[in-house]
Amino acid sequence: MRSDTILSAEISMPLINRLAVVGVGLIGGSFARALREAGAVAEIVGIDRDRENLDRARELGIIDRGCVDPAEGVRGADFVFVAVPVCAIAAVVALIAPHLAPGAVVTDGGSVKEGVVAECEALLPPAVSFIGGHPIAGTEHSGAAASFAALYRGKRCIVTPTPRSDRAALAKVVAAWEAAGAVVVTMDVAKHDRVVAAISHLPHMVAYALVNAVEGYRHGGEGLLRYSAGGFRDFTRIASSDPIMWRDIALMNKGAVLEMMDHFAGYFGTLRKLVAAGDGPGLERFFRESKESRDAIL
Ligand SMILES: NC(=O)c1ccc[n+]([C@@H]2O[C@H](COP(=O)([O-])OP(=O)(O)OC[C@H]3O[C@@H](n4cnc5c(N)ncnc54)[C@H](O)[C@@H]3O)[C@@H](O)[C@H]2O)c1
Ligand SMILES: O=C(O)C(=O)C[C@]1(C(=O)O)C=C[C@@H](O)C=C1
Repeated sequence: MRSDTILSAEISMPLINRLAVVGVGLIGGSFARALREAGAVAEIVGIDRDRENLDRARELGIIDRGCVDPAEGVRGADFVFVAVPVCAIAAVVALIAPHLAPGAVVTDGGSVKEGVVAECEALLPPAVSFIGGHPIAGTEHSGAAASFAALYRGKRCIVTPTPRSDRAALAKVVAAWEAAGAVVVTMDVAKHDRVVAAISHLPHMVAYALVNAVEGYRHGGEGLLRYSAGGFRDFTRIASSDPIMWRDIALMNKGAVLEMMDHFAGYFGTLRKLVAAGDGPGLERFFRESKESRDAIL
């Protein structure tokens, strides 16, 4: 989205006086680093249930101070970024809701939006706004030490306003992501969940299943994975991602993920038939179509 029109009149610098980041991992830590680097924030408080991770975030200068208690950590914050696994987001928002300053803006970085946004909007008092967000950027690594300021640079961030969204809060969230270097697009929550089921959740399901399938295959002898080279490693990098994060995504986006898995199974079935039939022209057509589509996104 070109958000200049929303932003021009309403945003002054620093954009955020006190940023509270709940979950100072890859996504929360990178957001904090990027905003600090952009000069868009005066003070950053990190909140995380993992004390060692908080200490590391402090040592690395990602946060100014750390706190394990979310209620205490968000006091006085004008902007709260919740970056915990998706099934934990609403529980965090419920905990912090009574302690937020009037006018505070709460947003998240979760990979699923429809359920999260509906729950969080309902939990907050009228003087506090929730705006859902999701940066389409990441790595297979977790924790504060894995975060880096450039993670969002030039990457899309999907922001999902609803009819209940406050215009000024939306503008502030858009401005924060732009300060972090992201290209913001807005999308309806349900569309978001279907889009990411296709371009992110399905590939992770396939990668996790592929690694287990090859590891569990016994006809070529045990430990086949040690022979893997570029193809297998490139394809399955994302199967090294955090199991808790992906458990939660599969649970929260069940409908769209199942739809995509079934859709994929249809294509895999077609390919299987072509292999079984020894259909050379059919196989070539199948691979050519795929190569053309893949080449076009490079
Ligand atoms: N990793 C990615 O590539 C990626 C990309 C985009 C969005 N996301 C989303 O961002 C969110 C965070 O993912 P991440 O990769 O930064 O994970 P992460 O594991 O690197 O960081 C999450 C942090 O949250 C803390 N935490 C977990 N539950 C908590 C709770 N209830 N209260 C307080 N702290 C808690 C953990 O200790 C951890 O430090 C998830 O919702 C994920 O779906 C991840
Ligand atoms: O590059 C990676 O490691 C990622 O998996 C990042 C990735 C994805 O592209 O699927 C993973 C989950 C997100 O919600 C957004 C981005």
